Amino acid sequence: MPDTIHGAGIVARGVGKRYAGRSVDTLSDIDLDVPAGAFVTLLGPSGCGKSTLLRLLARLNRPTRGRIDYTGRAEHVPDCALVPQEPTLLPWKSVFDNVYLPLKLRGQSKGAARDAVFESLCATGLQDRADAYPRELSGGMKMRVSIARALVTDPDVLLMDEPFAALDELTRHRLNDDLRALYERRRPAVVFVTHSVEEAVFLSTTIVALRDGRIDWQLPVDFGPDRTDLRERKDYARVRAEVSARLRGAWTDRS
Ligand SMILES: Nc1ncnc2c1ncn2[C@@H]1O[C@H](COP(=O)(O)OP(=O)(O)OP(=O)(O)O)[C@@H](O)[C@H]1O
Repeated sequence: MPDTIHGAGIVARGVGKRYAGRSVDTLSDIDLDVPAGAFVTLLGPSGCGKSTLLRLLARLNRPTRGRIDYTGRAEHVPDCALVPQEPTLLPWKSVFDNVYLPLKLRGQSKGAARDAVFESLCATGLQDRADAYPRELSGGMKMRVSIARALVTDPDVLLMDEPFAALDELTRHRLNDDLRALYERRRPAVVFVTHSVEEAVFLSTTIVALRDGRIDWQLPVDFGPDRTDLRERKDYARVRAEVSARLRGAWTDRS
């Protein structure tokens, strides 16, 4: 069981987006539910609008039509954190100081933030690298710092834009395992963008496929919380094959 179950999710209704100067909508008629504690992955071809939707969900950009609401306990303002595709660390600051940054921006002193920063570093396997600088870290380690920085505020909603795209397969598997464990422990609502069917099936509770700016199909992924041996399982291979066929438009219920 997770230590914390966050009470917030996201509901998008009738969301559309047209960028200034463009003659077509990048997103149309998006109705999306991200319930509290869900892990939703957005899949789809390049240019179908995944990052645009993620930025709208992160409230970094406004929809042209429709609305996006954060759901949750009335007394609590839900908090979200975005992990971008590039780790975007400050090169002149140590790992500790990079992870401390969101708390610094909220006015917390370093002393008061110390426990939260160390907890986040431990959760991402960085407890021994607190004093290192970004230039001393591998790509996988830098991404861990970026995730630790997003987790340090213990967000209700974690939004991740292809965070592992630039990593080799072994590192990606390791980070997928760690992300699953972190998710089970903290249970934020997660929206994760990827091009990898394998990653989507391994991580998610729901896969949402976009095509030409619309939701094409959604698929619940019912593997439960313990996915340690999932990669060796036949049902994992079966769901991966189904998702690939659906993306190719080659799936029927009798496939
Ligand atoms: N700031 C912007 N201004 C104008 N057009 C934009 C802007 N951002 C994205 N677009 C356009 O919107 C469309 C969708 O882009 P988006 O990055 O959301 O797709 P994506 O599915 O995330 O693609 P990829 O998988 O390649 O990252 C593209 O045609 C892109 O050129």
